[in-house]
Amino acid sequence: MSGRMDELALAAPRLVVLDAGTVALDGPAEPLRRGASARLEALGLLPADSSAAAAGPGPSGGGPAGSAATAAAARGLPRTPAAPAPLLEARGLSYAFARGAESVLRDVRLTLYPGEWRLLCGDNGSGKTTLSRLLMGLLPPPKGTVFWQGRDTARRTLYFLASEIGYVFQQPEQQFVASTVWDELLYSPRAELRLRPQDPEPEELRQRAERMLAAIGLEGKTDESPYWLSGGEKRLLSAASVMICPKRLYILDEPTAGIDYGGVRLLTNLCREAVGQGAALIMITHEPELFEGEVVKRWRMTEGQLRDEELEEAKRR
Ligand SMILES: Nc1ncnc2c1ncn2[C@@H]1O[C@H](COP(=O)(O)OP(=O)(O)OP(=O)(O)O)[C@@H](O)[C@H]1O
Repeated sequence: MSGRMDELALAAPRLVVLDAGTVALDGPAEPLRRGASARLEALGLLPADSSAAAAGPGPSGGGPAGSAATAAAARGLPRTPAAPAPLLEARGLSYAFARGAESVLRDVRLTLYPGEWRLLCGDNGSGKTTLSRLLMGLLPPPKGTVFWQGRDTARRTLYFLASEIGYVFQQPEQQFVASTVWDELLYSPRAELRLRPQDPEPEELRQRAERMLAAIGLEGKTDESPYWLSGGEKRLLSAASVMICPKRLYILDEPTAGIDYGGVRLLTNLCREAVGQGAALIMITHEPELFEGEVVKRWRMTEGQLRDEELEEAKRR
């Protein structure tokens, strides 16, 4: 937040957020703040506490590296830069859709760190979407193969993983739930804030939504049905509707399919901003050349096996 005072009109009573990280309460708002601050913080509408800030923008507070650094600072010890802990790992992940069926994925190993942007490339049918769904928990990975912040995701609920990971589907229509562009964009943050239909959204959220609509060039179409949009506009809206909620990881399944060059630039801006704020990003694409100017690394999927192209290149040198 910049040097100004922002008011969060969460119906009544009101929260007044001062920029230097102070929260002032106007009237009998303590119960509201106690009840809603975690959700407001997760949406980036309140300054995060120090441990959460050290770990990046995601919703679940400080990771091991962040809390260790905070603890060291609290004890007056010099800060030593901690090695970043992986956000996501796959260790020997194989997968078949049915018992006895041929494996779609074979011994996939990967590591993803906070703030890392990966392109996942490969031929049609090579297993990219299947892998991304296993990573998100939309398909159940075998025990001991996928780890989120060091913990086996087989022990995590989809509800928890969805609070940490935003997934943009290959077909935008699979994702749309609202009857206008504006409501679509605000659907997830309103749900996370548990706002009732009659509750106005907080001013910060409204402003963020307006900024995102402008960023994807849809500011003039707030009242249109998402289904009336062009194919490229639908993709941009589905990406923005997920990326409006701060997450630790975003997975985008072929978001560039059918988008023109201008649309790709708008999408790239959204992704760059998310990564700049510390989120990791996995983008499935058949057009890696569109991201040549960005700080991205590539994984390549071939018949269910994953290769890290940068790692292989580094070994060759
Ligand atoms: N629900 C399913 N049941 C059985 N097989 C499936 C299912 N979903 C996908 N497959 C098969 O798994 C393989 C990998 O599919 P997947 O969709 O992961 O590939 P992809 O690399 O994402 O392809 P594309 O680039 O065409 O989107 C394909 O052979 C596909 O037919």
